[in-house]
Amino acid sequence: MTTTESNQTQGRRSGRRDRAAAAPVAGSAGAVEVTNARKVFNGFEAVSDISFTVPAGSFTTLLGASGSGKTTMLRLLAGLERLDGGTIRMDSTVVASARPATHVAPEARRVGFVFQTFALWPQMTVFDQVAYPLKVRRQRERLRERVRDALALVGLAELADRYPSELSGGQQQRVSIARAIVYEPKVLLLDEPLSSLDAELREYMCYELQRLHRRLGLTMVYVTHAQSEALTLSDQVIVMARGKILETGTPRQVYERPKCLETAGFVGGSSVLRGVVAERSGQDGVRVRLDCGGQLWVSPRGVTGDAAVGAAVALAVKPEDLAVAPDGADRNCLEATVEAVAYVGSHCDLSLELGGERFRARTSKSTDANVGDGIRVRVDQEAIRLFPA
Ligand SMILES: Nc1ncnc2c1ncn2[C@@H]1O[C@H](COP(=O)(O)OP(=O)(O)OP(=O)(O)O)[C@@H](O)[C@H]1O
Repeated sequence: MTTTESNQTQGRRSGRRDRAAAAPVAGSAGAVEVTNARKVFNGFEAVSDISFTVPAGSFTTLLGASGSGKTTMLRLLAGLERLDGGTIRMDSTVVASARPATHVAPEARRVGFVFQTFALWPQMTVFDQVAYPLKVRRQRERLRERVRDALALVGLAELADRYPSELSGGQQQRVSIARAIVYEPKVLLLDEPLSSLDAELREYMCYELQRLHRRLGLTMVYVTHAQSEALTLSDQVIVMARGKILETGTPRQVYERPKCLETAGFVGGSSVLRGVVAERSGQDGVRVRLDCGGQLWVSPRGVTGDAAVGAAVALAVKPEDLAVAPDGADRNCLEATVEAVAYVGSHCDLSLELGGERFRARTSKSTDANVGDGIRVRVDQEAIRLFPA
């Protein structure tokens, strides 16, 4: 049974009566397999020999800084760009390949694409926008019903006669999602779909997308540079930089147990403290003498690489893994100077300095630290990640 069928069955079992559950828009979910994909623009490698798989029905996010190649990879999946190397398979069928040259046209790939800018036509009603892909594909039977179902799924059934200028940003984005799912794609591709919405609406739409994914059971590939969206939404996060994949894992893996320093910095917002391994103990882990002064113990499960005594290493420390040290605490404590304090309501963000190194700490909102104060912070030994320098 496919995920969608399973969702339908669950919908019937739970007695859901809404129309969308009775007649889901999406078809079955498709698995995607990318092997050694490469894309070159004027001699510049935007996507550089990358391979990954997206399990059918999963929510996978390509996460990376601007220019890391996320959009190019998504456009390759959609068929909007041609591969210069490698192969893309959807449900085991080759849809793109550099050699032998194969390029299945976008409209023949059963993929839906949601753009960052919504890309709605100002002179068309909501109904006509959503009907358009069906008309292009000459799928005219049950057209009204299918459009209504797609609009119901995104909560816009009542607004079918409106024009884009009569909709809020969030509603416009939902029209573009309805337009992308109406022709029953197997894979839905979303390119930074929330980035032009304000912060509050973005958070709300994040939950809407989660709900939609659960309901449709569709394979979704999502591009963003916002780690919070990637962590909230995904089954699988693919972290990209410079056209390559740094690592792939669940949100918890890439956030709590990153495999490299770059992921730790990008996904976890970690600060980096450099030093030298001073001692190794089977139970206690590794003691690192920091270049900036002080020392920290790292638990064995936080250690990547050999970490032999004398080796130069880099420690990644997430802001929330530092706390103001309780009285009497000694182990894993650092004496630092407060350089900046940002009160953000739920907590305080401190910027700290020690021996020329800067690092960040997220502390309780009741912290009364002031700029220039000396402060003792304790670093959670279990949370520190150690990498070869
Ligand atoms: N059509 C093009 N012609 C030339 N260079 C391009 C083209 N499209 C993308 N690039 C370059 O390829 C690199 C990757 O771009 P891409 O848009 O895939 O990155 P991204 O990670 O999606 O970035 P952003 O988050 O800013 O959208 C960038 O250096 C970009 O300038």
